[in-house]
Amino acid sequence: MLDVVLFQPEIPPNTGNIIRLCANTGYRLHLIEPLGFDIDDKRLKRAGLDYHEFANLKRHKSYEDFVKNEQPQRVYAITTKATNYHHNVEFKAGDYLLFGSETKGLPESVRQQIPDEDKIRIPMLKESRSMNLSNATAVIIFESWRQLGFPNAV
Ligand SMILES: C[S@@+](CC[C@H](N)C(=O)[O-])C[C@H]1O[C@@H](n2cnc3c(N)ncnc32)[C@H](O)[C@@H]1O
Repeated sequence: MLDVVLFQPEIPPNTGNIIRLCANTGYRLHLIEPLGFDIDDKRLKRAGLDYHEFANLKRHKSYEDFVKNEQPQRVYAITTKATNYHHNVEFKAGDYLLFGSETKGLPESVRQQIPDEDKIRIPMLKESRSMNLSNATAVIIFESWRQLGFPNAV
């Protein structure tokens, strides 16, 4: 399985949807603090989450703490500031998929730690600025899960 990492997410329903999606697919979820909401926020719970869906969720105080705690071999930065398309990447179990916050995206200080070939974008029409965070996460989760052959899916 792969790991999803949300950098300082701000909007509870987006994180709620992503918690559910990770529980649906067996992906683990990491939240990099500070969060723009309390983890007990009603708006997050409104995604219809069950207690067990929080089981695969870890929080980290900063991006540096995340790297120290997880020691990831490969982190893909999912960013509109990339030139490679997501479907040209060969995802592998153990990869980490890093997404930026809803208003600020991924800061330059984080992007510069990731090689350009590991920065990927989802195609959009020229005049588009960005997709919704939870939609972008769903696209990347399902492309990577498809490439692995949908392990454990029924
Ligand atoms: C609403 S977007 C952030 C917009 C922010 N103003 C920016 O310029 O990055 C939230 C996150 O969704 C992901 N995202 C949205 N659309 C994307 C796309 N077309 N390609 C890659 N990532 C995308 C990125 O991880 C982004 O940081």
